[in-house]
Amino acid sequence: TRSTRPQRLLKVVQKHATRGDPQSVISAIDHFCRHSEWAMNVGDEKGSILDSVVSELNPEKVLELGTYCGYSTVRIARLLPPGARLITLEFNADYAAIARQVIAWAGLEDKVQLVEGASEDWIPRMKEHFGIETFDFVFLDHWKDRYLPDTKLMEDCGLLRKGTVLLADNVICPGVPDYLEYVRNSLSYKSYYFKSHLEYTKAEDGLEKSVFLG
Ligand SMILES: CCNc1ncnc2c1ncn2[C@@H]1O[C@H](/C=C/CNC(=O)c2cc(-c3ccc(F)cc3)cc(O)c2O)[C@@H](O)[C@H]1O
Ligand SMILES: [Mg+2]
Repeated sequence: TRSTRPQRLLKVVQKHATRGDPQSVISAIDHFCRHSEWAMNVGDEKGSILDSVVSELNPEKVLELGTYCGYSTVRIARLLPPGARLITLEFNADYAAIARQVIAWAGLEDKVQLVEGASEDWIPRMKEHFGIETFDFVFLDHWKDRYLPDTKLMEDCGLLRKGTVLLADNVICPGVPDYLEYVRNSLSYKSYYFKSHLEYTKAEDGLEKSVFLG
């Protein structure tokens, strides 16, 4: 039977990227998705904005919702200081298996904990299972109708502290209207829109950076 797109993406990484070189993994995926098969990675243009937000914040504890093939996991983890930890949640077993191999090829497995499971099941267990009190940075890139409920769940679980940064992908395309309305109108957030383009296309998209005010 025909391979899946994530399987073909992993093959491209293993063929064209250098083991232990995260930038070569990122470049291999971007080239494949721009010239061969589009895939829903945050991509190079929005990825540069993600890089600048992470570099400026220098977070110790990071949560990613929706690993997919691990492209943004690699982008974030490559910038983290020694001792920093990234927990990424992915509930599709096939995607999780691909992502583990992409993350390993980049040589970043020591900084990344990929948890195979649903965000709503694991967000409430961050304290007792991972010893995480609060996160410094959260990247939201999973099902778009889950950004808002999961943000409220993180608030209720006390996982956000004064200054925690939420960065949400796809706030224009496919769009997350309920989430945007919430973070832009809530007195608990200061929100900024970074205009960009949908990965590998000319369509408008953007990232929303929301700082939790406590
Ligand atoms: C149930 C909620 N909890 C979850 N917990 C853990 N993992 C989850 C969860 N939801 C979804 N996931 C995983 O996250 C990933 C889902 C991502 C959804 N993303 C999109 O739909 C998306 C879609 C587009 C897009 C844009 C324009 C188009 F024409 C077509 C597609 C672009 C993007 O950048 C996207 O991120 C998958 O790997 C899925 O298995
Ligand atoms: Mg996305």
